[in-house]
Amino acid sequence: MNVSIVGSGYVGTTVAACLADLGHEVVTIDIDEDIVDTVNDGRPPIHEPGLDELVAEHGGGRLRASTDYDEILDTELTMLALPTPSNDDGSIDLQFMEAGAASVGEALAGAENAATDPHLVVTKSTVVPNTTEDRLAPRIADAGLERGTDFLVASNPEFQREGTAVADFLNPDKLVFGTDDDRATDLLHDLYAPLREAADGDVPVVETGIAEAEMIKYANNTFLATKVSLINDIGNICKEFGVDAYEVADAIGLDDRIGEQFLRSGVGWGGSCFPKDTDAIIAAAREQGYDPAVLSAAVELNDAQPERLLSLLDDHVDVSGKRIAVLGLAFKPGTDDIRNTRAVPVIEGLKERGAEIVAYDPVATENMRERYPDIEYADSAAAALAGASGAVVVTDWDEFAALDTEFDEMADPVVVDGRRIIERREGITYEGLTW
Ligand SMILES: NC(=O)C1=CN([C@@H]2O[C@H](COP(=O)(O)OP(=O)(O)OC[C@H]3O[C@@H](n4cnc5c(N)ncnc54)[C@H](O)[C@@H]3O)[C@@H](O)[C@H]2O)C=CC1
Ligand SMILES: O=C(O)[C@H]1O[C@H](OP(=O)(O)OP(=O)(O)OC[C@H]2O[C@@H](n3ccc(=O)[nH]c3=O)[C@H](O)[C@@H]2O)[C@H](O)[C@@H](O)[C@@H]1O
Repeated sequence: MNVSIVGSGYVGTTVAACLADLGHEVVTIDIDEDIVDTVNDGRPPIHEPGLDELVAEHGGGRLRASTDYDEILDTELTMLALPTPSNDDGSIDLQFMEAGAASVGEALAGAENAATDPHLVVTKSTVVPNTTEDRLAPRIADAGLERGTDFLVASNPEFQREGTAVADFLNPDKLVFGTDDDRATDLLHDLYAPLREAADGDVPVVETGIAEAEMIKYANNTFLATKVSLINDIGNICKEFGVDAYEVADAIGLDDRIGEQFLRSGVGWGGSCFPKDTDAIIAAAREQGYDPAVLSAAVELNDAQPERLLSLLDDHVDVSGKRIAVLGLAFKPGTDDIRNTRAVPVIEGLKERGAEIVAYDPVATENMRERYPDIEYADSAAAALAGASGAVVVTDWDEFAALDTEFDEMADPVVVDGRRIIERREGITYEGLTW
């Protein structure tokens, strides 16, 4: 199939490269010329394991990039993989989606065969229920197009994670096709047929309505975020009783109804999606007159975990004027992404306390340096620990598990672990956040 994807960021580029690898002809459309040049040169615009190889193999060939929306005219369907950030009040900001939908409509309106060949426009981005219906389809139609004749719309949310995006896309737990027209459903089946054939096991397809598909994405993300907040709540209780929350989590995870994943308690969830998506669906629900109590509590608990980490440090060290090491800056291991990382509230809390911060991360240092140019950055965990009067662990990078004699170089070996990655050992004062 010939496919176009508007937005060549984390999702757009990963999906495009994987679809090209599965045999489709794919073009991404982005307003950023540097991104377009990078993809055409065979390099990915983002850091994601496995993506380099795919873009190197297909970039400039079955995978092309362009700034020209007219490229969609040679394709059967267009996915919108544009940003859906938050407004100041947490509600979803749809300006990029509406601009992209309008540009797609204008391009289609210029096509000679537009009236005879309905073009499918698929919402890939995460948007609150009814966005495709109420906000995007009308923008496409604004160009003088008729829905059903000139274009169709659908929702096909994406569940990939950063750090494992390629593997997640190629072997998804499910595909969700939200449509209101059999022609749209058929096109989505054609698009994913090679993926389902190549996948390791059966990939279930959920055929549903457009708004249901949009809501499934929020239910998925907020359920997982709330699961982590719940295990953090349970973990905080465990800590009060001197009980090991990880032993408790391992045991309850054996119950199939609970499941073993997303039970790692600690300093909380961050990233580009859990925080913004939770805020967006809470805001959207409130606009409808419903206040989601559990989701609000999940956010509140998540916001409080970094301060709990710091108060454990306070129990052992008066950090004012002291050198304190922050180990890990990325929102999770395997990425240089610092969007909504828990490291930010931790750094803020240390600054408020007057600590001298020395931070270390294997890949996210440069991103954090842009945000906090005034703190010290070490080249290794060992260098960060040397002379420090305390250390906090924010990201569970594997290399932190191997730290050992490096702690002997600390001025005062107090370690507060927000991710259970450091082994308790002789010679250090160790506090786990929930164990
Ligand atoms: N990052 C992730 O792992 C996941 C993200 N999502 C959702 O996917 C959507 C996209 O997220 P990301 O890929 O992370 O965003 P991103 O910010 O990495 O990429 C968006 C791209 O769109 C481009 N763009 C902006 N306006 C444009 C326009 N009018 N026309 C053409 N291009 C334009 C930007 O230059 C950028 O390259 C969001 O709704 C997000 O919630 C869903 C699943 C996973
Ligand atoms: O919509 C999205 O963008 C994506 O959001 C998450 O993916 P991602 O944010 O990349 O990373 P996760 O692995 O889900 O981790 C999110 C946060 O939760 C934290 N977490 C996760 C699991 C856990 O047990 N404990 C825990 O604290 C991580 O440290 C991280 O800060 C979802 O897992 C994806 O399915 C979804 O597509």
